[in-house]
Amino acid sequence: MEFTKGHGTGNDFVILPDPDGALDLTPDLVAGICDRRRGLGGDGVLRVVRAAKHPDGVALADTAEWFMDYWNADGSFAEMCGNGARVFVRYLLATGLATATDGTLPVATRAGLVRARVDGDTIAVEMRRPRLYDTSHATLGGLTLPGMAVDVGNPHLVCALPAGIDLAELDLTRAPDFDPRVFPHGVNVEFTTPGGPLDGSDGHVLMRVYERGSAETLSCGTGACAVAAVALRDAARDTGTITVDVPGGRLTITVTEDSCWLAGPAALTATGTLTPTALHPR
Ligand SMILES: N[C@@H](CCC[C@H](N)C(=O)O)C(=O)O
Repeated sequence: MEFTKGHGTGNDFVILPDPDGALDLTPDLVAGICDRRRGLGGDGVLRVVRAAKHPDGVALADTAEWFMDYWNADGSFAEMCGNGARVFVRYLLATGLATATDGTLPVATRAGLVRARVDGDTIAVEMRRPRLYDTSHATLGGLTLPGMAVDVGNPHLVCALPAGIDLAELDLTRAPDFDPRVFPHGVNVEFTTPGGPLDGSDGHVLMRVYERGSAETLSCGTGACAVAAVALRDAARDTGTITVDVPGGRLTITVTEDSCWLAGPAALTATGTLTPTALHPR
């Protein structure tokens, strides 16, 4: 099985080319591949399959040639992965599987069509405008934090830390508890604290994330979009550009009237051959 490894601000993925959808990808196989000691290691898997050849992509096959079949590290599916989409596009361009027409490239995902724009090291993807839909809370250790539920195609809970709690000190080795009535399919939880003023940005936020299906990651693109939407709501603005710093780097989010652009670096780091039968069984 041929693979490529890549990351966007430290959110890392194993990319599996499977143009005709012939690969028998199972939750156990994905979990084995993403195992950081006994597999390749990754926050998730991006299977590269023609939209026409995947049941979840076929409806978009007229608009996008490629479908991003995203899986979390534990073998579960997610509707959307913002950093994954950026790395997916880097892969399509680097391998010549696609070219950007007028600098843009459409990609089919479970959350619908995303449009990518390429500018050197930076890849930006246009996704749906985040929708703030409920208040809820997360509990971490003994700490219960109020938060805002945000739909970015996948579910998020954005929790601002109160003064006196240091973002860097949070223990994210264990999953935060959340209300399953608000998030019946699980949730990605973002913890935030304000960043200092930045020129050319309407806001600056520092974020850490505990991802559904992948535990703490160094970055989450859809999570950063959720955080940006909450920051704009707090500033009584409808649109604007928010800089979100994550442990793996910097993301720039531009929320418009009807969409959301997520921009940042995306890199490919290795290629090789994987021996599925040698992976540790889950
Ligand atoms: N890291 C991703 C989000 C991946 C999916 C998430 N874990 C979920 O289950 O919804 C991103 O960059 O958006």
